[in-house]
Amino acid sequence: MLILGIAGGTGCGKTTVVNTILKELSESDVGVISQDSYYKDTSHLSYDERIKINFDHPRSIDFDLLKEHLEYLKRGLSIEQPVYSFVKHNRTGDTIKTHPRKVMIVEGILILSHPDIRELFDIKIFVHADSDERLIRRIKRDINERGRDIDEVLSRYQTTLKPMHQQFIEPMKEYADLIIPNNKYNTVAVDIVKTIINERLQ
Ligand SMILES: Nc1ncnc2c1ncn2[C@@H]1O[C@H](COP(=O)(O)OP(=O)(O)O)[C@@H](O)[C@H]1O
Ligand SMILES: O=c1ccn([C@@H]2O[C@H](COP(=O)(O)O)[C@@H](O)[C@H]2O)c(=O)[nH]1
Repeated sequence: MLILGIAGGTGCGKTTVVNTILKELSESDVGVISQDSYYKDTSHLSYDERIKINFDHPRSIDFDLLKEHLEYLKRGLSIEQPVYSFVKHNRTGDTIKTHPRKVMIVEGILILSHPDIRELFDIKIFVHADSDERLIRRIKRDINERGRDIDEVLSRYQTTLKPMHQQFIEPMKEYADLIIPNNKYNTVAVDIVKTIINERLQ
């Protein structure tokens, strides 16, 4: 099994890059694990308590479960990937059965920040977009898709997103084998990643 880790700040385009990679590949060959599925279960908290959580700090992620799941997949075993709701800020209680594939892609803002998880990746990729570009994308996406308003997005950006990005995400570039500049759609870089995957699939 080839495991690719794709990190980068919020709005840099990780999901878009992964979806573009997947387009011409067979679902039976390539699978995706999203770090978002591994936000800690916070069912014991009220909604008002949950919105105060710093979702950009590594402690918000259940890295133990993510590590266990990646190790299971490597051993050829299927996992139950939790489903996360950004609207409720919590796991939904549902899971998706994820089978091991020849290639597994793991994507998320903080996946390179955890040494044990980093160790499990054969190829580490960091997607870069400038912070103003990421903020613009985040505002549009969170309002259109995640039920937020402009004040909430901007206040979260100033209080947590920006400082956490500087502390835990940007420094992870150091560990990347490949950095994809993504201020504009980068078809060349995506094709290179596809070529690496296709070589493994032959
Ligand atoms: N290169 C790009 N140029 C312009 N918009 C982009 C680009 N990549 C992604 N987007 C848009 O930005 C938003 C955030 O992208 P997404 O892939 O969800 O980022 P991430 O998963 O890193 O948070 C989405 O609405 C997406 O369509
Ligand atoms: O309940 C939640 C959990 C996370 N977030 C925000 O999501 C982004 C990470 O997702 P990307 O798709 O990589 O942008 C992170 O910056 C958290 O702030 C949230 O809003 N609510």
